[in-house]
Amino acid sequence: MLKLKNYINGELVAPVAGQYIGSYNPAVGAMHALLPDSDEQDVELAVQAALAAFPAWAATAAEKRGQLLLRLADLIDLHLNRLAEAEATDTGKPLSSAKTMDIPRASSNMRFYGTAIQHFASEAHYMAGTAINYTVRHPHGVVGCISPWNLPLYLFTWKIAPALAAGNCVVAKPSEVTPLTAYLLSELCQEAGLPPGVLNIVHGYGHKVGAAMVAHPKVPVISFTGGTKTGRSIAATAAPMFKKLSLELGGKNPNIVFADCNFEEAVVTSVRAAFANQGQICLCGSRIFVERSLYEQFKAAFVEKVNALVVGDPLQENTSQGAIVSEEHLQKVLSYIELAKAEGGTIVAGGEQVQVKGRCEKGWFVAPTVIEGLAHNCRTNTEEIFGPVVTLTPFDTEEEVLHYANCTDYGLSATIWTQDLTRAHRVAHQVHAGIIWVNTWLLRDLRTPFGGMKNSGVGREGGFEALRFFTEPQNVCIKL
Ligand SMILES: NC(=O)C1=CN([C@@H]2O[C@H](COP(=O)(O)OP(=O)(O)OC[C@H]3O[C@@H](n4cnc5c(N)ncnc54)[C@H](O)[C@@H]3O)[C@@H](O)[C@H]2O)C=CC1
Ligand SMILES: O=C(O)/C=C/C=C(\O)C(=O)O
Repeated sequence: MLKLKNYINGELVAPVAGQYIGSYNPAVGAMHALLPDSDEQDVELAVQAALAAFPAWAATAAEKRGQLLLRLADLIDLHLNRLAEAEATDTGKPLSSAKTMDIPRASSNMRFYGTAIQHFASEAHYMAGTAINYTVRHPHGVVGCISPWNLPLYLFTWKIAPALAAGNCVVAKPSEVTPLTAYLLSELCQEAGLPPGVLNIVHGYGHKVGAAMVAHPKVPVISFTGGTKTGRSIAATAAPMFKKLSLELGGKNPNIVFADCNFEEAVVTSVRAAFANQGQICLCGSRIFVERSLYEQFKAAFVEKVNALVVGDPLQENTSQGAIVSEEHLQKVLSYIELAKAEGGTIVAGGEQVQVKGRCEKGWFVAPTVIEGLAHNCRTNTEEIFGPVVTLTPFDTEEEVLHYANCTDYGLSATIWTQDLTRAHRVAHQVHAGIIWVNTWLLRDLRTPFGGMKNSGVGREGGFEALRFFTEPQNVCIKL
């Protein structure tokens, strides 16, 4: 069985304690690899390697650092098939999604920040006749990047690329649930000639490796994507140490459909927004609010399309819905479907576990599920399920739907469907969310600020925001 290693100081090494964790293929419900069950000893080695590498990496010209990221982007593209197969095996997502979404985005992240760093300029402020200020942005030193299982290489690279481009050395921890592509990336880092210690990848549990990174006094910056509960515990450790934090957390995103929408586009994209990656994206539109005059027509078309989604073997071309990432997560998703029924909801599509025939008969699959008849403020409609479950709710007025949209503790993203531009602006500005899409969903421009309000996070990633996060500004004021 494949035995993964940590990547520390440029070498692939076994964990100090010699312990391993099983990694499962959720589509077949069986173990397919072992990953290091690392602990604080491995984190210490990684931090020491990163500290040693930092002075030379920080002194390396931005152009040279950028070139190394561009080389990594090329290598990711070159190994697209192998990486996509690994991602599909680890997550249970359709191979076609891994090939067209996850892995291409990973190379885009590298390419984007390999280039962006060349354009990241210092600010200067002139005080007429008195002084000139210029602001230098220094890398922090060693930064910690902790990423989740839903979009493994996509989100891992989304963090490490700006951190490295800005001149930091990185200790990174992929999710223990989906470690494979980060491991393969460490091999590509060796091939690309990344200097030893610049990037270190420590595999293992969050409560051991992640917690040790967050508590480490020589890691002053943490970038985290994952559940809100975990984000809260990271913040509790980091706050008294005055660490700089970027937290990208959960979402319970409203998808607001007005009667004047482009109907066909609204239906097709709402299905994608609800069920892409089996609903396991923090941006998924998991609460659909439809203007009452359109409600029945929308419901019929939506349910028809949902019933046509193919739940099946991730390796088959026609599969649109793969497996749920783990047995534990499957149970969580199923428990929310039961909760929805107990809260008075009616299942209008799906609503149960699916047994896929053949190779995947022991896999963890859930039918894409649509529920109606729930109160806007019940638990099903306010807690993050993070699975293929969506609710439908009618509304009568703009004021009412804004109340529904804003009634959760989350504030990550929202989509608004209307042909009325004035209404689109008006509603967009009143929804409490960091990312608003009008007549689209998950249309990403990597230059834009990405992140959430309220319990969806702290800070923003993307574009120059991430380069600002991963640098410490220092102002120099010169009297004229
Ligand atoms: N991107 C998102 O918004 C994600 C949201 N979630 C939500 O969170 C729920 C729980 O999923 P989990 O897999 O448990 O996510 P999680 O938040 O525990 O995992 C994310 C990452 O944090 C690490 N981690 C866990 N505990 C840590 C700690 N104490 N200190 C530092 N790092 C730690 C994990 O090992 C993983 O690398 C999901 O059901 C879903 O609702 C989960 C994954 C991604
Ligand atoms: O940057 C993106 O395009 C998507 C990010 C998605 C997440 O952060 C998530 O699902 O956790």
